[in-house]
Amino acid sequence: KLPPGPTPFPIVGNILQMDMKNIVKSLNMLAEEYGPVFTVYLGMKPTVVLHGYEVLKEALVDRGDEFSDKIYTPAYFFVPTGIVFSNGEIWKQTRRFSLTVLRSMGMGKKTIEDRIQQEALCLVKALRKTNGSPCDPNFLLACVPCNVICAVIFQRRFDYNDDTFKGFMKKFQRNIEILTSPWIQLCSAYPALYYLPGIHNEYIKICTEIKEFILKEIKRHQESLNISSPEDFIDHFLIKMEKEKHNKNSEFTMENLVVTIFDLFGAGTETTSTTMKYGLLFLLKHPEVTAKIQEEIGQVIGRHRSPCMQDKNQMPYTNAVLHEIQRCIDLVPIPLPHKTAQDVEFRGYHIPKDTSVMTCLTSALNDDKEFPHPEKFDPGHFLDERGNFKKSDYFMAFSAGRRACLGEGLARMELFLTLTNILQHFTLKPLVNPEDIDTTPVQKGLFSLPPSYEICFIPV
Ligand code: HEM
Repeated sequence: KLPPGPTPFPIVGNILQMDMKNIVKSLNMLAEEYGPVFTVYLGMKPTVVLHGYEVLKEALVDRGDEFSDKIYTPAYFFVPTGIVFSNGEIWKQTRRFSLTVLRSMGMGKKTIEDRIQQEALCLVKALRKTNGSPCDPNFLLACVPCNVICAVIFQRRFDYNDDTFKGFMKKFQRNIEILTSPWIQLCSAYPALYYLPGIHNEYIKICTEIKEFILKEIKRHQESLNISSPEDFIDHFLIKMEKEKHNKNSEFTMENLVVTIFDLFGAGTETTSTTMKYGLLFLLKHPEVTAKIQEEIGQVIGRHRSPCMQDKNQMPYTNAVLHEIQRCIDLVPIPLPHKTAQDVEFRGYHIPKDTSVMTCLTSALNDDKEFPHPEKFDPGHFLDERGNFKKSDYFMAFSAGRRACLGEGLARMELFLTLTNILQHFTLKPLVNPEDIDTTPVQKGLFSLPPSYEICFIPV
């Protein structure tokens, strides 16, 4: 009674019928044939695919209890603690705790805003040093979200030339590349692939080094912990551990702390920096859009003070562009798979407990009922006829429901403040004609990656 889908072949299932470099395209085609709920076999295991805003909302929001568990594959280096891959009580408590700490530290509020402001100004300073000559913005843009998470977790920022910082960032970038590669997906279908010598050894080495770095920071915090005035995420967690030290079943363990930190870096750095990097590429291609943002910056902020979050309410066009960038780049077309927490009856089908579920967020972001001409970059998708910002429930770039992005508030602040700071200080100059810029992603699987490009930041 599983939902319908293409007939699987023995052992490989439907893998040969799918383009593993562009799973999204394959799933869109299957949705046309089988409707919004269908089954594909990755290897011998069935995966139920949810395609389209209505089914996504029904499953993730209205029936969140049934669809919000996450698949954990033994291919992951860490045991299923932390936030991203955990389920049940440990997920609930760690997620709630992390959100409370982030909010208490100012996610969506002034304190973190100051941190991001400071970081955006460091970026502007670093961009000035390029003297308007062509540069690949990848590294500098990645520094901002990485330092913001460092501030939240360690209460420190690193200089962009610091070798430890550069090494740490490189490791995380590679770790995300591996975690979103077809290899790790295939490991869940064929566990033996986990031991493919080259990639397996590299993955274990990277994770071990990141873990050592995190453990060193935790030790530093333990030595100087002041219980009455926690300064950062680690302090808050260590205090919680101390309070619960007599509780044998406490979820607040050293292991959980390491994995939670790993998760916050993993989920909170590449996502935001790739959005910025991809966003700038769209702005290079659409200079008329960039000019309108700069006009709005001129009217609302001017040149003599830094942008702040309060400005956003008076900048509907900039807000709409940020949403349109996120909609078009479709950064996480399909999040790491969910699974059913119990046997589920859904739209006339029976989906057994623990069945893998793919949530195609891309299908909501590209719905042509909500966004006419979804393939076009058009900030008008988020503006009403009077030029006011228009919210859309179809905007699922951060997913929806219980498992929705924990860092949405932080990411929105980073995107707004970084973009407005850049455009307040620089004109963006492409190296080729704007109409020749190709914005097609070089990878579109669990993560969409932009093509690499060079840009000139010309001081205004
Ligand atoms: C533009 C930036 C970002 C985008 C597009 C994004 C998107 C997402 C998406 C699509 C999910 C998966 C939801 C699901 O499985 O249904 C997610 C989960 C998550 N995100 Fe983000 N994210 C961004 C930035 C951040 C930041 C800055 C943080 C750090 C604080 C963060 C922390 C997390 C965590 C911890 C989860 C797992 C939540 C859970 O499983 O309960 N994200 N994000």
